[in-house]
Order: sequence, then C-alpha cells, then structure tokens
Amino acid sequence: MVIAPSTADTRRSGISFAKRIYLPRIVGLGIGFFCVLAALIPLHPPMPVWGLLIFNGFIWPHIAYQWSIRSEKPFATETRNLLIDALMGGVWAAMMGFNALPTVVILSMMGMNNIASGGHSLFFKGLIAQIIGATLTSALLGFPFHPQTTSQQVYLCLPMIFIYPVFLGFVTYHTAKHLAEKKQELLYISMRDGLTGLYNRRHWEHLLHNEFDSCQRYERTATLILMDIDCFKTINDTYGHAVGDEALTVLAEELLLGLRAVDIVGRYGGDEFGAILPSTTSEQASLALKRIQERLDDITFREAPGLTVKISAGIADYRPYMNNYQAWLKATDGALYQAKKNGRNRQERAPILA
Ligand SMILES: Nc1nc2c(ncn2[C@@H]2O[C@H](COP(=O)(O)OP(=O)(O)OP(=O)(O)O)[C@@H](O)[C@H]2O)c(=O)[nH]1
Repeated sequence: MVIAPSTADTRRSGISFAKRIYLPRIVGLGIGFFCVLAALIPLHPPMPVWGLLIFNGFIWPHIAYQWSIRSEKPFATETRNLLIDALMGGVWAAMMGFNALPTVVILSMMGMNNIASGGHSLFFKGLIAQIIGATLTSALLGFPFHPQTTSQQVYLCLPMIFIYPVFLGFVTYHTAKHLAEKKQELLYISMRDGLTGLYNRRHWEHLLHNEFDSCQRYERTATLILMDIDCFKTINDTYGHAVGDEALTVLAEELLLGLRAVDIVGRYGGDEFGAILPSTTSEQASLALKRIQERLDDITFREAPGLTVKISAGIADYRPYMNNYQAWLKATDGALYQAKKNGRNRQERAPILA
C-alpha cells in the first residue's frame, strides 16, 4: 500500500531540500564569482554588469533560500531557483565571450550540482536553461567570442575546480549517511511495538515462521508461549489507561529479563504477548514462565497500590505433524483459551495429538 504524503509533509521535505541546497549555492556562487571576475576584467564591462555579478555571487543565494522556505511549494520553488542558477550560468558564459576555462568550469559545476540535486531530469532542464541564457545574452552582445584563457584566469579558476567538487562530495556523503541512519530507524520502527519496544505482531510472526522452518528442517525442538493479562479491561477501567500501559510495559520487561537472550518475545495484540523459545521443551518453558509469574506477583505499582498483574498462558512445543506455523500458533492459542476457561492466572499445555 502506498500512502500519499500529506501537504505538510510535502512542504517539510521541500524546505529540507532548500536547506540542503543553501550552503552549496553560497559556496558555489561565491567561488564562481572570482572565476567570472577574472574573465570579465579584460573585457571592461559597464557598471551594471559588475552589480549583477556581485548580486548573483553574494546576494542571490540568500534571496533564493528565503524565497523557497517561504513558498507554499518549496520544492518547486527551489527547482526553479536551480534553473535560474543555470540560466545565469549561461548568461555569464556569454558575457565572458565563452572564455574556455571559466565557461567550462562554471557550466560543468552547475551540471554536477543539478544531477546531485534532481537527477538527469534537472540536469537536462538546467542544460536547456544554460543554452537559452548563453544564446540570448550572446545575441544581445553581438556574439562576442574570446576563448583564450590567460594564466591569471587559470589561477582564479583553481579554487572553483578544487574546492567545489570536494565540498559537494562532502555534502553528498553527509546526505547519504543521514539517509542510511533514517533507513535504519524506519526498519526498527517497522519491526517494533511502539509502547513496549518488543517485536510487533507482524515481525514476531515472521520470526515464528523462520523458527518453525528450522525446527522442521533440522528436527529441533522449540516451544511457543502465548500469554494474556487477566482482566486487563478491568485494570484499564479501574486504574486508567496509563496504569494499563505501565502494566503492559512491566510484563514486557519481565519477559525480557526472565527469558534467555535467544528467546524471541513479541507483542501479539492488545494485552497478548508471544514468546518463542528455541531448543526448549514445554516443561522447561513452563518452569521459566512460572518464575516470571512469581516475579510479577511481587511487583507493585506506585499509581495503583492494590494492583498485581496476573497472566494466563498457553504453551505448545513444536510437533513434526504440524503442517505450518499457523498450526503451531493455533495449538498454543487453544491452550491459552483453556487457561482462561479453567479460571485464569494459570498455564495450560497443548495436548499432544500424535
Ligand atoms: N492501556 C492499554 N489498553 C489496551 C491496549 N491495547 C488494548 N488494550 C485494552 O486491552 C483490553 C483487552 O481486554 P480483553 O481482550 O477484553 O480481555 P481482558 O479484560 O484481559 O479479559 P481476559 O483476557 O478474559 O482475562 C481492551 O479493553 C483494550 O482496549 C494498550 O496499548 N494500552
């Protein structure tokens, strides 16, 4: 199922896109200024050209950023700003009379930036904007052409050639690292229950499936326990949901403390928990669970002094006649049902059928 992002989410991600571009634009246009400056000096352009160069190099990055973050559609605005950058790149190439080195440096750095920001689509749109900017400006100026680059111009282009790609690589590395961390976070969230931190039902069932398969393949033993807090609805109704939540958290902690590290504990439903105990017989599982039940009897709640958490449990060990993990789950659930039916606060083991 694909969930469409909300307008607020789209705006937030557009703003973070604009923030990602802000610093590279300040650095790129700031160093690019000296590249263009070196090529323009011998051409003696009129004063407004110098004004435009200073504006483009040092003021435009801040205007572009403010424009994007204040926009209703920051992503679209920032993409348009990148195209304005490309158009201006073309304008400066023509103003410099297509001086070979500064022109190639400026246009290629902008292309690299556009690919990094928006893939091949933005790269090609940027290329078209560069061509339009260059052609119109060149036509206006009467197609000036001074391709020779002096050694002084080479030196003033060096910072752009060295610093900008290194800087962009640094920014790209940090973005990739941040995305990898977010991916890990999402993976964790997708597997865990928000309240208790245990595996959620979907992931826990997936692990149960794996355990079933390995029991079947390697003829191993394993035991499954399903537990349910007794009269949990009454706990909620008497002490409130916050205490109910605390009871769930306490049970989760006791299960993690009382079982082995290899045992797989999950929240199966509202007040229902599951535990998979690899290489364990149902007798051993029953003893472990009994110890947990005894510890729960000793736990008191500050907000609900009269409360003790009691659980009922169904226990079933893996049997080779079970066709799939669902059959194992069903046998365990049947035993839990019996435990509830037989008076709660007890364990029942699933009968052996063959
Ligand atoms: N506080 C809290 N309550 C929850 C949560 N999830 C489910 N519940 C409540 O848990 C209760 C489960 O109650 P039932 O399934 O009726 O069972 P019970 O009251 O425990 O009765 P028996 O299982 O028969 O002993 C329901 O009232 C749910 O609203 C949760 O995350 N927090």
